[in-house]
Amino acid sequence: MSDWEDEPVVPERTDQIRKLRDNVNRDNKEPPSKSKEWSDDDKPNENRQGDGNGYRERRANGEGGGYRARREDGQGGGGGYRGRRDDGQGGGGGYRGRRDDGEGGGGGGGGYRRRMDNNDGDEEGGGYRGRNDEGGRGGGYRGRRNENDEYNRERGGDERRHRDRDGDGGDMNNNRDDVGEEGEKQKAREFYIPPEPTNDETEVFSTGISSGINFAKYDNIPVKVTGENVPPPIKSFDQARLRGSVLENVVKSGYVVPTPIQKVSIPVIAEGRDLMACAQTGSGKTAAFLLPILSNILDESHDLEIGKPQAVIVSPTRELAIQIFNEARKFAYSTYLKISIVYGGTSFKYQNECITKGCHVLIATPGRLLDFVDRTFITFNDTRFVVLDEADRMLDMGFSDSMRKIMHHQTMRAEHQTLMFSATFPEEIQRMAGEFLRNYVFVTIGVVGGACSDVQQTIYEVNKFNKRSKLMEILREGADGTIVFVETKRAADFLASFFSETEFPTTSIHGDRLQSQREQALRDFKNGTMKVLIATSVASRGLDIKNVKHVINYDMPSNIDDYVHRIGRTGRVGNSGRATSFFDPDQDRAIAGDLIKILEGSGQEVPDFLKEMGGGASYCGGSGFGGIDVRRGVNNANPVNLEDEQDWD
Ligand SMILES: Nc1ncnc2c1ncn2[C@@H]1O[C@H](COP(=O)(O)OP(=O)(O)OP(=O)(O)O)[C@@H](O)[C@H]1O
Repeated sequence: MSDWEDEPVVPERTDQIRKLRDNVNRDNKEPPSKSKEWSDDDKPNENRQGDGNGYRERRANGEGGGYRARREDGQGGGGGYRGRRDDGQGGGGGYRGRRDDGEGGGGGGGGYRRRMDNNDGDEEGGGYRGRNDEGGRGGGYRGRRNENDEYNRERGGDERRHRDRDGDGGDMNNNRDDVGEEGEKQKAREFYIPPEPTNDETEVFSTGISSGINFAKYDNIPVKVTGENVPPPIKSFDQARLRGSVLENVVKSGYVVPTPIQKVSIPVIAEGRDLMACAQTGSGKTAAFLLPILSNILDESHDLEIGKPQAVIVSPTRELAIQIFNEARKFAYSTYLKISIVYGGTSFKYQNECITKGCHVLIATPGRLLDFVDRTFITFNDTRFVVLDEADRMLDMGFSDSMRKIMHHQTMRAEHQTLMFSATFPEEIQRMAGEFLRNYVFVTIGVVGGACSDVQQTIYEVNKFNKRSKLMEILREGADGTIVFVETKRAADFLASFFSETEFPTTSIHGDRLQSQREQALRDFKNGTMKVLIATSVASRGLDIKNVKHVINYDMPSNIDDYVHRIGRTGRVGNSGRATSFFDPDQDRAIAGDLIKILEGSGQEVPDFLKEMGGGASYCGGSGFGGIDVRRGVNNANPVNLEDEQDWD
């Protein structure tokens, strides 16, 4: 159940927008109000209905913007701290009912609820859940609606809402109708067209983190490979048989030596094999699949047909999809390959225009992809590669039906390779591997589910009343490049607005922010305009941001996988990183055992208070997370020494 169930959300209407923009401009001219020492325990409802006090992010300009606490506009009677509607649009009031799914695409005011709705995950959560199994009216997705929407009318009205079952705000433009079946107000909407990606070579190649001093240690990571006739690993990119232009782009990216997952995966994919891979955070999985795919498409060029991508890469979250898109553009730089992306929270029409220019490689979030597929704008007739990235995360977010629908789609080309990447290998993923993959190679790099030892982990015992002052104390020692993870969107908004009033420029990312704001927040954090990023689990996986020096778990996550992924935002590709976690014995006792195992497994000190709590761990190293190949009759034995190719036979 979301913590935002009762949050007021208001229709977005142009006159309101105008009025509020005026207010935002006015707000910008005002000096920031003095910070108010709220306790962590402040009740959000009280705050929201407050008297206009509260916090305002300094750059409350609507874009990436800030937290508008002051509600002197008088609209909707809101006021005080307005966590979620931080876009400066629309007033308070309304009732959001059960639309706690982020931008989830459920039926109006009910029906749709994603499984992990309190975890924020990504608003795309739940994916295609047509089942009306959670007591909702309206079922999994709504039919066409909102044809008369003012927003659409302004644009000629041809962009009718169809539906949005992916939970990613995925209908035409994410401007869904505000009013649910009970007249409940829905969440914020926008007509979002993302900025054009750059073609400037320096910028294109500026993404990615330079490898750090511990990069060489990667070769000591235990690698296990199983399957029939596994192609031997490569030792260098020269052995990878990459197309000249792709190899050139690898060099321009500053890659000198492949990482272990790349050494193993590139030849496996190049040989036409299916792959199931589990590898630790920040170890270069993206290039591991992109390089052989792009090379292959260039090598065996097929005519490009509109709406028929030759490779489809599915990613659970929008930000991760954008990142993969940028990486693909980088490795395909100066080739004729067309790379496109479709993801929720943005204009469907705009994305459709992009893909009708043709795309060899399509990166997509599951729900939005299915939206295109169901409307037959995209088919898989020419699809030679399907990548399911972060497959376990997709599962957590309720995308298993979507994955199945994609993989078993009637248009799916019979001859295709499927590549699955997952940090963990739970039973359901094993089942899917058996279902989607054929005679696949199974690779694990490091301890499946284990933390990267390049991250120095510190655990403090802190109760909820002291967390904020402890955070302040830590930030005062150095705030640059800090991601602070919290469990709820409400907490993210609260902390972001609070710290925006301090000396630490702070922004936030979570599933209830508009897509434009999420992207702006990441841009601001990446370019250093904002030193601190407050995030929910939406940012826990896959994000590869330079200069993340410190990850702080203000709230411990409820499961250890999330912990590992969160701290994996730092200490990437051989760089050192630092993670600090606030452990509240009243809240976090259940995770103590798993945490101890993770700390021990990555060579970290276990604090005494945690040792005393101990016990009850479900985590048990590699096999506990399913780090073994479960297929019968498959050689399951030996770890592979990447330096010794003979072991591969
Ligand atoms: N061979 C290489 N040499 C140097 N840097 C590399 C190499 N391969 C990848 N990188 C860089 O390492 C960083 C992490 O890569 P990537 O995001 O693919 O990791 P990942 O395994 O997908 O991580 P996560 O599990 O967190 O999603 C990126 O910045 C990427 O540019």
